Amino acid sequence: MENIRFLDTTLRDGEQTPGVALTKEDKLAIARKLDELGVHIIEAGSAITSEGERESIRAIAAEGLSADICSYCRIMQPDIDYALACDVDSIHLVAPVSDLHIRVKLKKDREAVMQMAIETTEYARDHGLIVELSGEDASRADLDFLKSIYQAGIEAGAERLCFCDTVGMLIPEKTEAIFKDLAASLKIPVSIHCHDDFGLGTANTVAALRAGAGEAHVTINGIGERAGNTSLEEVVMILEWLYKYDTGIKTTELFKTSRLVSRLTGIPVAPNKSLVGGNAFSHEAGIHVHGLLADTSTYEPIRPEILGRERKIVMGKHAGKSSVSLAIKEMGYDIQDSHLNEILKRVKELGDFGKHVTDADLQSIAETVLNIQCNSRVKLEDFTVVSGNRVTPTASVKLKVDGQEVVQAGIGDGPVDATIQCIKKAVAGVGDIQLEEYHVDAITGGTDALVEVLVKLSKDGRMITSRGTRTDIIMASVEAMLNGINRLIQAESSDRIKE
Ligand SMILES: CC(=O)SCCNC(=O)CCNC(=O)[C@H](O)C(C)(C)COP(=O)(O)OP(=O)(O)OC[C@H]1O[C@@H](n2cnc3c(N)ncnc32)[C@H](O)[C@@H]1OP(=O)(O)O
Ligand SMILES: CC(=O)C(=O)O
Repeated sequence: MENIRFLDTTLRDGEQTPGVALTKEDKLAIARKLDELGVHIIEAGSAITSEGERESIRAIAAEGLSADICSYCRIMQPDIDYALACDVDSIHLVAPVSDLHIRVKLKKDREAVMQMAIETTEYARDHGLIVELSGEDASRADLDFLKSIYQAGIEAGAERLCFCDTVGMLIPEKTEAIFKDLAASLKIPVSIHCHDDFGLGTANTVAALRAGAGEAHVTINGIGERAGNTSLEEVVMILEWLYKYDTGIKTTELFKTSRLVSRLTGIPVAPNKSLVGGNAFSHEAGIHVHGLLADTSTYEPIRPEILGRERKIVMGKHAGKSSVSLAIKEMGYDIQDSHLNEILKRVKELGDFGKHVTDADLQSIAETVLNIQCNSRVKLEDFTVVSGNRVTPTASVKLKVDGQEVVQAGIGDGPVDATIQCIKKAVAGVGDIQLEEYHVDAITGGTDALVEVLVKLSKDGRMITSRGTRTDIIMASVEAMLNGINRLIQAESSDRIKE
């Protein structure tokens, strides 16, 4: 493997994920981050799609990024004219190559497609564009026809070629054989563009790169049409760590990029997604935490910092003494073995009831067992929320903070958001408390279900999770927030006392 390049298509194929539509500002933010990561080519969109899409592509092309900015085009002159109007560096010029696509979709024959591919390649080259000529549905195409279209493309001026496994039908062995054949037959290396319909996108991409592909088409978090595309983070980390190949990608920015794309597209990352999933560096099992304390490589293939992440130890029914003792010590308490056994027993009891064990739960258990008093500095007096289809959700909250009454009102994206904004404003005097995560679960079915709200709050680098459980989602949110805020400020005071 040498000189591997990455074409990131988060902004084109990734945006084709059903339900995703990015604004110009969203696309610019993602493009800047991809450039910071060090991807070589950013496929910024399909210029033919709409005026808004063209404005976004134009804005990205005008950013002066190091990456080559590319637009998807069909083998049609209007698509190329629109790409030219966006001032892109290159086009991903896509010719359907399987007989299925040629006959059923285009209602043409191989000769016509060959002619269209040649003419549009020449047209784009004559207008100063770099052309990546791509075979759509190449994995179901006749390989000889595919090679002849690539050859004609090279003669017409294409500088890059691409093989699309459009509906994810490749397997690694077949990929390897095809790419060895292409490498032996063509003067320039072919790129690989895979879809994940059978979960083989990454495996096929890596197989192609090892067999001579020069460029991988990828997306952040593997988003894309249907089951998605090959994910950038997986290919990069596999090449770096399992094949010892230096990709040049800034891996410490991968996690932040993943979260940025998830937030802007509204597509959550599965907790168990490799490398960037919420649980990829979280540990609950006592045997694992015990091992990690001796050497993190016992239960982690790489250090989380390599991806710009942190390790998380989670409490629950699988916890052991090592993890409980670590968490309690981090909370600033000194404990003896007898206390530790009792705390662990209570943690497991909570777990057996099917409960998440939050930091606040653990702290409260520890305080009970160690017989420590916890005084809530922030107490709820009352709150009011107004919401409906014709009003802006508005909330007012009255709290007692260190015995002083504080009243705040505010608006939000919904009643819960409005209430949380008020609480944050009301406690601003005790410090800058950030809401990092908010999850809600209905514990029982029905509209009168018990609702569990889990929040993750941070203050000055310290993070805490807490829970509120009520039948009313707003009350559960208020409870989780106030519980967490009190625990955070109490943990800070314990630190001060220790110092
Ligand atoms: C595998 C992939 O990811 S391909 C990329 C998919 N991306 C997109 O579809 C981008 C967004 N698409 C759009 O905005 C619209 O579909 C447009 C503007 C491209 C076309 O819109 P319309 O003119 O209304 O056509 P429509 O969407 O109904 O059909 C697609 C047309 O493109 C043709 N076509 C499809 N792929 C190609 C191709 N690679 N080269 C040439 N023509 C193509 C189809 O045969 C069809 O032609 P027809 O209208 O003459 O039958
Ligand atoms: C072009 C493209 O995105 C595909 O064939 O999957």
